[in-house]
Amino acid sequence: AELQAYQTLRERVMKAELTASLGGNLWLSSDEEKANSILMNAKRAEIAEGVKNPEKYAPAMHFFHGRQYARQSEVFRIIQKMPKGAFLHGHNTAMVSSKWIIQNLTTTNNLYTCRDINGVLIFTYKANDTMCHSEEQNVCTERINAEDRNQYERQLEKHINLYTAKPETLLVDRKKLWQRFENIFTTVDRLYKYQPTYCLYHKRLLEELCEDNIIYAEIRASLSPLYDDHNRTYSALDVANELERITEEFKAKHHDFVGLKLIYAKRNQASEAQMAERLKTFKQLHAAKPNFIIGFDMIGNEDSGDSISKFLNEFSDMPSTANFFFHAGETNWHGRSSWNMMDAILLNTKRIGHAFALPKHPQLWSTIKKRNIAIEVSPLSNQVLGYLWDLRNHPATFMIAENFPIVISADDPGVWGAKGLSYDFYYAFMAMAPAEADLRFLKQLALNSIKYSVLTAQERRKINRVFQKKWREFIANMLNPKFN
Ligand SMILES: O=c1[nH]cnc2c1ncn2[C@@H]1O[C@H](CO)[C@@H](O)[C@H]1O
Repeated sequence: AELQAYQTLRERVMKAELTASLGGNLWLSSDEEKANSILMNAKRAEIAEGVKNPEKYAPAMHFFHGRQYARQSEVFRIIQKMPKGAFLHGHNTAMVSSKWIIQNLTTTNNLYTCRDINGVLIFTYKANDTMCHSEEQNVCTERINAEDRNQYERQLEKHINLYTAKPETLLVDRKKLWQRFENIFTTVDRLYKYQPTYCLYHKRLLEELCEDNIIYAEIRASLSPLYDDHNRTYSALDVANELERITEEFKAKHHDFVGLKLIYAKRNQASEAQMAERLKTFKQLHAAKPNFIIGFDMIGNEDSGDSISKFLNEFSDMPSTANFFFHAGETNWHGRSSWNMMDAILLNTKRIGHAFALPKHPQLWSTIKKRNIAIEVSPLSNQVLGYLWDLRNHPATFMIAENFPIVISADDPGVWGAKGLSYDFYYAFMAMAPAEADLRFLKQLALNSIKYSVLTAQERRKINRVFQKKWREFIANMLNPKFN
């Protein structure tokens, strides 16, 4: 009898934890329950297999080692088909698959490569580009002359993807890793600043979102000037207009796509005067397009960049209709850059990018919950950029257990061979959530992404309607034996 009481208590504790965790008190319909058992059978089988063969268990591996196994996973395939709602933390220039870029954006005959002063490969459309410190090579000619066209393209792709077969070597020097990461943006800078290429790139960006069952996105973009063949330069507002036009054209063809909005994102290394200038530009952009350019953020390595607190003056008079979406606490430090989370909150940020250091700052927890400040968690980004090795140790395990307002995002999926949100959702579900977490957890993540989006009442009605429809289809498909 004593043993039985012990067992009862045990079960009660476990159940209490699961109920208090993210998605724990979501109610499932009977069809959803049936779909849930299919999902959970796959999940349990995968975990059991992983315990036997940990060397093939993706959730406990670095993504570069694990992704081949993730792709074969039944759970992953279900997640791919699942409607995931909104993509809320991504950098436009790093969101499209590197492979697609090489195959589709480097085939025009006026494209060249060269090396810049640091030896970084640069794409350029200009003959005698002043950035070049080596001879320019015509990409088309090189491709034709290559013995193996695929091999040539794989070689090019290496310059815009962080992949390495030995990711452990990246962790030795995180500063160097960030340098490699930033070099990618240098490599593609001039390629994307050519207006026709910029447009093709962003069309593809929307397609990749749709292919991953995402219906809405808020992306970070710097809106740097573009150029074209007619000597026209595009101002930040012109660039925003291009993006808006591309989005509208896309929506006309994809009726279920709800939209795209922009967060104006600028480097976190600047003088106060430079930052004041950026805020001024932001305010003009926001005044011109209040429902499209919705907020401001700072980007770049937080540990080496300037802190939010350096710019308190500059950040002091945000228009009431605009929001901050600060990156903060993307660091392994306790103190130093992790205080950015405090400043982001004091400045009334709408959401926080990463907040990787959040468990270290108990004073911030209650405010985040009370004010519903969503944390944008990007598991694979944190792993690939070297903040941790094993995603089962991700600090968001704490946020999940405590049901913090979190969303899962993907940051820069194109740069590490992910696509959309599915890989990050898979790792969140398999590595970060409790083993017992089920469809409620995944559905709650999708619902959170919608809840913490910045939408008008009308847009909100549409996104709810589309999401519910897609969710019903997803469940019906799962229960249909032909689903595979
Ligand atoms: O995780 C991140 N934290 C901070 N900045 C980032 C992250 N991912 C990308 N970028 C920044 O976005 C720019 C491209 O638009 C990159 O130059 C990089 O600095």
